[in-house]
Amino acid sequence: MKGLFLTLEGIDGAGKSSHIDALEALFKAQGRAVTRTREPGGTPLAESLRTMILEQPMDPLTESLLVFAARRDHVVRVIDPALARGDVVLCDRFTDATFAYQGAGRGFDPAVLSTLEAWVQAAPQALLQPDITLWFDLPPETAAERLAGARLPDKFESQPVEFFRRVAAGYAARAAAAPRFARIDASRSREQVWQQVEAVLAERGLVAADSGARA
Ligand SMILES: Nc1ncnc2c1ncn2[C@@H]1O[C@H](COP(=O)(O)OP(=O)(O)O)[C@@H](O)[C@H]1O
Ligand SMILES: Cc1cn([C@H]2C[C@H](O)[C@@H](COP(=O)(O)OP(=O)(O)O)O2)c(=O)[nH]c1=O
Repeated sequence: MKGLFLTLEGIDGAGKSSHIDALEALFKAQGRAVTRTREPGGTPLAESLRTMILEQPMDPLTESLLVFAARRDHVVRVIDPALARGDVVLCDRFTDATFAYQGAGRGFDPAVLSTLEAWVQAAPQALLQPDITLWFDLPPETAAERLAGARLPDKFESQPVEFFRRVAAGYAARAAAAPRFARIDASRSREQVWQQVEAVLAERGLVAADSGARA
């Protein structure tokens, strides 16, 4: 069976992580093997880099290089082998986050990011890209309200709302350019958000329409 590469994207607090368990259950109920992972991270080396990226201040080029170094290790050791086995790879963030956070958020040159993307995601036929990207779209003010008190903010989560406006605009621009993006209105209730996720997967023929899993 052909592997399926699914990524979840959105600003911090958009509600991505709240639906990963249900996504895993949904695909498993269809008889699929699931590899669940995240970025930055997903391998011991990449998780070490994640700690540095999320805890230490650094200039945007350093940050971009570390994010892509982590991604390279992750692609080679986890994502490529899982897709070759035919797994569904559920990945909490991937390169769209780099264009949104380092590019749009921090103002780093997207042309350099595209070059790094080409090196890191080089594949025999074409660039490795997600088959579908669930984009949890939520106004930054609402995300900030949801996050207030929910968890200790990391380096990015403690950025002002203007930063997340730029990140959100970065995601919107990426989504407009790539049909693999499926926009989810993340301002709705958890149940309504999950219904949109299920509907989009069914519309794209990635799960049976009557799969029945619930968040
Ligand atoms: N649809 C929703 N409505 C209200 N609150 C939500 C909703 N989805 C998630 N939350 C809450 O918002 C916060 C951020 O959700 P989370 O899934 O951790 O976001 P992300 O992984 O995108 O950063 C959590 O406290 C979570 O319980
Ligand atoms: C993948 C990636 C994440 N990030 C940022 C976005 C998030 O603020 C942070 C970690 O993402 P995330 O795992 O969503 O955080 P949490 O576990 O706290 O929900 O890393 C980048 O800046 N660039 C990237 O390429």
